[in-house]
Amino acid sequence: MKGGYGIIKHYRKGGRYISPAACVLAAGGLFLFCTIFFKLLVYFNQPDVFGLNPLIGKFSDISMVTAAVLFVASYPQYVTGGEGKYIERFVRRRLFDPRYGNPLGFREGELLPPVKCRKINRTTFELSIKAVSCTVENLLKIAPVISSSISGKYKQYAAVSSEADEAFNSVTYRIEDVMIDKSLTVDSVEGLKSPDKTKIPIDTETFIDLKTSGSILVAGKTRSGKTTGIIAILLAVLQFWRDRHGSNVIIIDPKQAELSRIPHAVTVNSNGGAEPIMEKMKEFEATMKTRQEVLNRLSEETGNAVKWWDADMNPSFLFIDEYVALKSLFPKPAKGDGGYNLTSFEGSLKRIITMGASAGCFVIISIAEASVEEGGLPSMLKSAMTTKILFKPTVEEARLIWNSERLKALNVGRTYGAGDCWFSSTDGVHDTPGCLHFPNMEFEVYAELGRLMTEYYAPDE
Ligand SMILES: Nc1ncnc2c1ncn2[C@@H]1O[C@H](COP(=O)(O)OP(=O)(O)OP(=O)(O)O)[C@@H](O)[C@H]1O
Repeated sequence: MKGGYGIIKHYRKGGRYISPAACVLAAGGLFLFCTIFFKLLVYFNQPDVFGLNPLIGKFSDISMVTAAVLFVASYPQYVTGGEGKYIERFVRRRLFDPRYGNPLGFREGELLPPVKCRKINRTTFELSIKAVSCTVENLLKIAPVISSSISGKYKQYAAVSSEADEAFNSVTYRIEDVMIDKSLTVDSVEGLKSPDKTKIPIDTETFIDLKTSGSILVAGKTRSGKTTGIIAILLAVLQFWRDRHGSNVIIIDPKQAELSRIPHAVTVNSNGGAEPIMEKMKEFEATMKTRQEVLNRLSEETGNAVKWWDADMNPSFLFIDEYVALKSLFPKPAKGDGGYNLTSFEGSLKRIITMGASAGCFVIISIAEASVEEGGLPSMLKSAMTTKILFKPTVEEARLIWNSERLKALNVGRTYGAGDCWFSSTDGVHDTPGCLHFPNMEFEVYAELGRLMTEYYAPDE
């Protein structure tokens, strides 16, 4: 309807956007009104002076049935369509109704893009908009507009990330309750225990999914909460206990700091050389190969690809603290060095990171500076690490870790405390970075880590 109220699929400058559901509901109301009108006519024309009562009676019945059909049709949109539909309506009105400024710059008569919103969990929705009559670039820019469009009972929700699909056909926004405190506070190590050995809890809504992700890169300035955050991960992993296939939890602390005092932690030798570390990495790699062989054999026997979590295996972790400092300890390759050199170290690490996840073997690398260039993390390793965490983030550091397109929706103005981070993982839910807080652990963290490490490696009785 040009210039009127009925714009549904096409943009009209002089019109107003009314959702299809509202149109159906309004039509239902109109038919209901007609039904009442016809019924009253019959009522007041009891003697049927004009002989029209049977005809009006028919109209009244048809109108009543139509009203009922329209009400039923609008019901799923308003009621069963649920919260996703509620958010869709706000977003459509903001983007499609000319009175709200036309942020996507539609021209007269242009087809309006489909908008779909689905609930992911208690505090998160995923909203996607097709790049119809607008570009992906423009859609990526309007995350703040989408945040401001959501009001009513979801006014505390905002678009925290936006990402274009591979084919550049649509943009998906992650809509989250940004006011709710999702952080996990635990007063004992058992609070970090996960019922599923493939899921490591981070907050009340988020976990690292080891089925879909691989090794973990942790970056952040000093005192940002890196070590505490990684310990929270290790405390969860240690409580899955050691499997019969040589799973490990190896802590490498090249700086001989607090972590090196944890039982079974590995550090440099008395000459400051990293030989013990190299040895431990080789051991970890050998176990990884043996585990993969077991899985291959099981797969051949069953005729199906057997995954580590189905093969009685628990996750195995190698944690390298202060990666850049460790790298600097290795000498360049030289004749007769027996493989103790930077090239072998990097080669071994690369193999574990790229091939380990399928055997349930994961690496956590911690770096104090996000630099991935000279002296930092080789970019190949950076792209192979599928879970990325930046504590107390700044945009400058984040750009070294993520594609800057992925950072557009993040609230860069916020101040972050220790334990706050930007987090991404290839789990289909956190593919674009979002903000979260690592567990608040109200117990002696290092003491508990030491106790669990001792128990983990205690010989079976
Ligand atoms: N998840 C958290 N919640 C609340 N406070 C935290 C959290 N993580 C760390 N902190 C606080 O921040 C301090 C620094 O944490 P942590 O030692 O883990 O940082 P770091 O980045 O590893 O620093 P460094 O590089 O100096 O070792 C801790 O002593 C603790 O008080």
